[in-house]
Amino acid sequence: MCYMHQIYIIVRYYSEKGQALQHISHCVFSAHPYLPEEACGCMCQYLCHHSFPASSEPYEGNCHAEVRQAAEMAASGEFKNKSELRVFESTDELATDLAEYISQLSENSVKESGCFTIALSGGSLISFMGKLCEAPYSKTVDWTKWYVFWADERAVAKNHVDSNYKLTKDAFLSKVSILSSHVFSINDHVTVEDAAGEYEFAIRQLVKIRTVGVSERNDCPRFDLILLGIGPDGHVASLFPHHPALELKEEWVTYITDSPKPPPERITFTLPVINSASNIAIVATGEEKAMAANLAIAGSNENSDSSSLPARMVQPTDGKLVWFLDSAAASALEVSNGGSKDAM
Ligand SMILES: O=C1O[C@H](COP(=O)(O)O)[C@@H](O)[C@H](O)[C@H]1O
Repeated sequence: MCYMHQIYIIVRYYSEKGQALQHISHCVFSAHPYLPEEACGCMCQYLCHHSFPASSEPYEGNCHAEVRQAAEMAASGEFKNKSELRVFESTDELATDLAEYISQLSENSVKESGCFTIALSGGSLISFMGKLCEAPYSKTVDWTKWYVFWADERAVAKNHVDSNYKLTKDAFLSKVSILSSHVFSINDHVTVEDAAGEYEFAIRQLVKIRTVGVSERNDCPRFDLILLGIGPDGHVASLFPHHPALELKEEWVTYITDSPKPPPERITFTLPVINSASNIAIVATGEEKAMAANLAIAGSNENSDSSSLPARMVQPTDGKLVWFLDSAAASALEVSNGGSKDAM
């Protein structure tokens, strides 16, 4: 059976949340040409019987052994973290699903709290947000309720080609009607240290007045969504392998002056802030991200040194993590028993 590791993760998520099982087949199996149709059907039936016995027909089919095992692992709570993996044949399909995912979260947050707080990263991820600027989202999303932040920024002028703000403005912000007073970019006129301090102060004010929610577990801001990319070295935001910034517990926003990827000076959310978000999405495309994505996803339960791969340290305390991969970035995924997908 191919892609069992992915199935495990997705089954866990949906069975924990008790969401509609046909959604599994829609979201997951349609994106997995490798998985036989019958397996999808039998897994759904099996889960219906075991996870929702009161509301479903008894299971009667010939459940595929691996599918049954996956469902049992999910039902037994063997997987503790709430995460989901979505794999797409093309970046276009990924972008379509990402737009739908973001618009749904926006709608839910606006209903619940009257606003939607989103922290963006830079890099290739931004190009996949383009579908949000098109119909139907351009009209259906309540842009006036959006509050936009950056999970990381490079310490360069806002009109510099390396600026995450510029990237986002050109590709996204200039095409939708988000209020400029709701866009919290990082000060590019002060030192990187001061800019990080100012940014944390601004977020603290917004938490005080509850524009940004607060985590019930710690006093960290609870963004509705933090969107992250991942580097081939496994970095997320501007948190790089083995960097002391990975250890910070009290700070919300910090700065670095020695980024291995240029430019060297950067500002970044710390892990406590990232992990306190209600929703985190990590988007990875292209073969150069495949090893890092595999180590972060398949190795999330291993005891190896996590600081060697910051993406593995993204573990929401109370929220949900969704990985969006294209097939190239998913090409190195291993099954949970240690074999490769091709060997199954
Ligand atoms: O430097 C950065 O890199 C990562 C990954 O970028 P990508 O172009 O390889 O997708 C990005 O997520 C981060 O925000 C950015 O500052």
